[in-house]
Parts: sequence; C-alpha cells; structure tokens
Amino acid sequence: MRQPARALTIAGSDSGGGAGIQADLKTFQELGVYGMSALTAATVQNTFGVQGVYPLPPEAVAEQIRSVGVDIGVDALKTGMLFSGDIIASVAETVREFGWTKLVVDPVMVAKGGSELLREEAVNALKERLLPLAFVVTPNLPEAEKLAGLAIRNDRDRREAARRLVDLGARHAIIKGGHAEGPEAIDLLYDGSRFVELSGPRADTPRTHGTGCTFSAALTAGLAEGWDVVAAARRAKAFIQAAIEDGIRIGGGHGPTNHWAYRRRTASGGAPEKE
Ligand SMILES: Nc1ncnc2c1ncn2[C@@H]1O[C@H](COP(=O)(O)OP(=O)(O)O)[C@@H](O)[C@H]1O
Ligand SMILES: Cc1ncc(COP(=O)(O)O)c(N)n1
Repeated sequence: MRQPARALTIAGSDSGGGAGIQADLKTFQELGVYGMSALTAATVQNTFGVQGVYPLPPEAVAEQIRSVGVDIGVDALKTGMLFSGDIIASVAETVREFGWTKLVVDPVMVAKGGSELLREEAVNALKERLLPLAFVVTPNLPEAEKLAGLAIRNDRDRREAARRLVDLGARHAIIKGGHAEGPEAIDLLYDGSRFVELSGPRADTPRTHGTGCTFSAALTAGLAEGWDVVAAARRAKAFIQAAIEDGIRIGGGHGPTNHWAYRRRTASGGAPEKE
C-alpha cells in the first residue's frame, strides 16, 4: 500500500468554496496529495465578497495542527488567512515545535473585494515571527510592498522587494504578478542568489477568486512530494494558468477558478479541455 505525500493548510474557510481552505484542499486532491486543514477563521463569503469574519481562538488553531502532526504527519504545509497577531504567534510556535521546514507562507491580507483578512496589527507578527520560518513566501504585489516596505513600480523594484523578503528570513520569495498589467502574468522567484521568472498569458476574466490560494497550495503539493522549489513553482503556475483559462460559471460576482482544469489538460495530453 502506497503512503501518499501529506500536506497541511492552515487557513480560513471560504463558504463560497473558491478560496481559503476549500481551494487548498481541492488543489491538494487534484495533485494526488493527502490534504489536511487547521481552520483559523470562518468567513461568510460568496462571489460578491466577504460578509463576515469569525476567527477561532489561537489555542484551537494550535490544537488542530498538533492533532494531525502527532498522528498523520506533515510533509509540507502552507498558511493562508491568519487574521490576528495571536493566531500567527500560535502557528509559528507550533511549526517550530514540530521542526517542519517545508512551509509556504501565503501572506493573505485583503480579499479581492477589499475586506480585511489580516488585521493591521498582525503585519509585524507576520514579518517577525513567520517569515523567518518560511521556505517560500508568496505575496502578491500589494502584499510584497507592505512586507518589504517599498513601492513596486518596475522590475527593479520587484527584485529589490524579493531581496528584502529573503533578508527578513524567508528562504525563497515568489512575488506574483496577477495585479500587474501587460500581456503576460509574470511571477518572480528569488532563492537568495538567482531570479527565475514564471510567465503565462494574462487571461481577461473576472473569475480570479482564490488564485493566490490555489497557486500556493499547488506549490505546497509539489514540495510535499519532494520536488525542488523551481519545479514545484513551475507546476503551480501551470495549474493556476489552466484553472483560470478553463473557467467555470459559478455565482454572480468574482467567480472561482476551475480546479479540475489542470488534471483534465494533462490527462488529455496537454490540450485544453474541449467545450
Ligand atoms: N488574469 C490572469 N491571467 C493569468 N494568470 C493570472 C491572472 N491573474 C492572476 N494570475 C496568476 O495567478 C496567481 C495568483 O496571482 P495574484 O492574483 O497576483 O495573487 P493573489 O490571488 O494572491 O492576489 C499567479 O500565479 C498569477 O500569475
Ligand atoms: C478565507 C479566504 N482566504 C483567502 C482569500 C484570498 O483569496 P485570493 O486568493 O483571491 O486572494 C479569501 N478571499 N478568503
């Protein structure tokens, strides 16, 4: 009997199913990795936005992590919405306790509709407590600006921000380019010495809810399988590219991506799914 690779997501629930824990678990499943979750907060959310946020007590987050850690084991893990400084402290302490190294920190701050998913007071805790534990940190452009403390107007600024994220203690940084403009959506990976660009055609679609969660979950799945960061990041980029391009019609607002698309494409020899 084969033992599958095991991945844990520590994140918020999106009741609409497109982002958060739901996106992470769907992505793990699609990539053949056993998925587990530690919930940080329940959000009341659909494709129109976030209508409510109910955080869990920090001890409840730590207990969920310990429960699966002592029994099932974790090959790689990721964080998403962490909401408060207290939850971040509790997550950082538990990750240290287990000595897990394959940690992807997706520094989720604001939902696409503008709702706050990380309190302002928690940004420093994220920088000081979690980034030093991160194997990879995966900010979007506004998150990278906030963490690195500089405005990103061009590629030079983006490279400088990546250097600063590594100076803050992350082993690798991937600054995603979904919020930039231009015909290509380019994610910039930095490993402390070299830069690698991950590029794909920018799709003109409002259905991008949960893209960051899905990308970082796909990255975590690759790391759980023992892949190196560049290989895991390239597959994550292909996964999100397919999920965005082969869109599904769900909800009346900013719809989610298609988590089935990558497996369907690869199963059919790389050709896009037929309508
Ligand atoms: N319109 C798009 N077309 C193609 N890829 C995109 C598009 N928007 C985002 N992506 C990709 O989706 C991933 C998430 O990007 P981004 O939107 O920057 O993060 P977040 O969801 O955290 O704000 C990245 O790999 C990015 O390149
Ligand atoms: C519970 C939860 N976690 C994260 C996001 C961010 O979503 P996105 O990946 O679109 O930035 C979200 N909207 N809800």
